[in-house]
Amino acid sequence: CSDELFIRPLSLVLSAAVRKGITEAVARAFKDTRVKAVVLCGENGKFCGGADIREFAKAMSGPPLVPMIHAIEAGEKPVVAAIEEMALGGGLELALGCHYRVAHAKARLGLPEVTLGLLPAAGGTQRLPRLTGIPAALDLITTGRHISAQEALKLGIVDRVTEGNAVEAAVELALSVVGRPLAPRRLSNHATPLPADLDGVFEEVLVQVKRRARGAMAPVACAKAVRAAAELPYSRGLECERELMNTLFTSGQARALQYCFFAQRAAGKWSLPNGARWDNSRPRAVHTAGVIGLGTMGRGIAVCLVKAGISVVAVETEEKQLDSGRRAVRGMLERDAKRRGVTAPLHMITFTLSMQQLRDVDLVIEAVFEDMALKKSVFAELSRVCRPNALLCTNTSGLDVDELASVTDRPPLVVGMHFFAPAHVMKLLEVICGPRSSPETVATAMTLGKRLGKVSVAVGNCPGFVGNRMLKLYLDQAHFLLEEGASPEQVDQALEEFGFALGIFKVADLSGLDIGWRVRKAAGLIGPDVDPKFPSRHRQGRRYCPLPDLLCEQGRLGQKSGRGWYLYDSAGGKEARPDPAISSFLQEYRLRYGISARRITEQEVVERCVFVLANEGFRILEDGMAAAPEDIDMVYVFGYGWPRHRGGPMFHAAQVGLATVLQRLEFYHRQNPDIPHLQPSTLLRRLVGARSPPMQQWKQHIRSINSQL
Ligand SMILES: CCCCCCCCCCCCC/C=C/C(=O)SCCNC(=O)CCNC(=O)[C@H](O)C(C)(C)COP(=O)(O)OP(=O)(O)OC[C@H]1O[C@@H](n2cnc3c(N)ncnc32)[C@H](O)[C@@H]1OP(=O)(O)O
Repeated sequence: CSDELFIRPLSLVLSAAVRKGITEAVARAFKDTRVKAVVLCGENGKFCGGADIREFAKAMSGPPLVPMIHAIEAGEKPVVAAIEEMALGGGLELALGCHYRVAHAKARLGLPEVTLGLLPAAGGTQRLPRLTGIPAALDLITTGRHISAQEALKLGIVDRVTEGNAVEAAVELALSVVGRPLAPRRLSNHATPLPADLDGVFEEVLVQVKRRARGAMAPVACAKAVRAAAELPYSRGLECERELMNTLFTSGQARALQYCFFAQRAAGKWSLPNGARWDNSRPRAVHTAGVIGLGTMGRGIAVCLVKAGISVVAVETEEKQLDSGRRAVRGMLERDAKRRGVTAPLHMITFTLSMQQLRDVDLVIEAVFEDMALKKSVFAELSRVCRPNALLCTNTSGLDVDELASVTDRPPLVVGMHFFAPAHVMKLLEVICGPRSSPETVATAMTLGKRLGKVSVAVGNCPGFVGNRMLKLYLDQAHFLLEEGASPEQVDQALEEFGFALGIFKVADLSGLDIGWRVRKAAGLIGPDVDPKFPSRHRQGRRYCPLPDLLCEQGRLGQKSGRGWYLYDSAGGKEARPDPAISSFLQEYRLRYGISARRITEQEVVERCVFVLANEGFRILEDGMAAAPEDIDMVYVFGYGWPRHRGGPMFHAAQVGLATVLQRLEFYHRQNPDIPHLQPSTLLRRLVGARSPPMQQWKQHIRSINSQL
């Protein structure tokens, strides 16, 4: 056309073909004397989701991104980016290479490369600080957070925000700037505005990034690259950016984080043995939901539902609990609304003592105390009260969902929805598919989870499901290590060095030691036949560690009682301090049982705790309780504080090498023949026998696929 040329990338991401298309079209436009300005926009109303992550695993082909962006910036005709929906990663870097940027009001912008173990290596770490200054650039690049168009406008990242058509607004802007000098619009020409206390700003950021993701390389590299923008001319800064990227690009951490990106999306694509799948099963619409029980879990679940726009009827049995639940839920909704500058949607939730109020809801989530008899009575009552087609969901952390379904008049409409505390914060939702849960029920629970902002993973109905079934064994190893000579702080430190946000004993104190105590009692591991003075270290045919029970008997229940594996300033205190009393308690215990303490290395702590998780993961795959190793990994990453840059227990086992994992488990099992879970699983042995095939092929080595999903 006569005055402007539209260049349309072909897809969401900057694949080799898209880069080729842009490079050639820009060159043509710059040469064509009829063209006065260029507008760059995306297809289907989406500007760009960044580089094609799948290409990172292959040999690079097509025109590279960096020279492509430089050519645009160096051009003698104004180029305007029309940002609709998103400009992320390489997409925002491309926009920063343009001379002007117009964004739609609903667009999101960001440099999320750090979440993939990388940095914005198409000049982003050098152009952004020159535009926004150091603190804002550090924030965006080291966190990878997405920002709104309005925030981008405030920071100067975009020149204009429109509620209307962004492409039309960009064309208008492009035509209005024809003939104006372009040099001031080239960000690589700008000097970086420096804060007064440059060193202080970087020191603070390094402390923050190390706290947020212990042991992660990318956030530190991001900060270093931004520092180069503060201290070096653009071209040398770019070299620094490239060197840092080279180190990250080939690191195991980048591979793990990119694996997580795809595994998270793969988890949503569930399938059942009867052929029902995510793409052939229609979820029910959910407009109203009931929540039964307003303890910690019920409160968080109610908040999630309301925030997702679902009307809630919250039920408690007694006035006192109802009142405190009402106050807590309202408080959470009000604080959230205040933070977001909106009105709290308090009108969307009603509180009642009457189950009858649930008669019209589309779905109920029961969140009462973890007790089968109690849950059964609730489900039987729900059967009587609710509409015949209402879904009945249980928030259980390990009970048999099918047993609960059996007391209802509608087993196909019963499903487990296992939330993690605090339920309005934690991202994981295990959806437990009972043998009789219908495809429509599973689809509704999975879709509802997504609507609540959760990563929903479909799992089978076995004790503890996936997450807690594995957790139990991880915790067992930690307890055994205490018996053998370790201290709680030594175990925690090793696990935190590995990357866990919190060590297992700190987590146990936080959750409350009485939770496990109750579970062990219910499992018949603790009872009147246990000698209180000399409790047995062998129960139900295997090694058993009575240490946590002994602590509970002393009233050491964790943070809430001010004492657990650690000491706290007061009941409810947060600061964990090593307790000399625990050290003496462990010494006495070992003496009583004739255990001579030995030196335990960090390597042993990590290997025993982490390999036992993967070993059980293999058993879960063999039992058909999870569809794929990716699902198990996402349960651990999103529900159990597993360090994302290590991909998940199954990915980690593959990275370490399955043969090594097998050999180390054999070694520890030889040392501890009474711990059956250290015995390598059949699937692990078979995979090693098949020369450790890639994860996608693991399922082919399960002798008979016995999916319970
Ligand atoms: C020694 C070697 C040295 C090498 C040195 C190398 C130098 C190289 C220089 C190159 C510099 C590159 C710098 C730039 C890097 C990047 O840009 S990295 C990517 C940054 N972008 C992102 O992280 C965005 C990721 N995507 C998203 O956040 C979301 O997908 C979305 C874009 C916001 C869309 O969300 P939604 O609508 O909810 O859809 P999804 O379900 O999430 O996605 C739909 C499908 O698209 C796939 N996909 C999305 N983004 C990408 C991507 N960037 N690459 C590949 N594929 C992507 C996603 O997987 C979905 O597909 P399925 O999984 O098949 O469903």
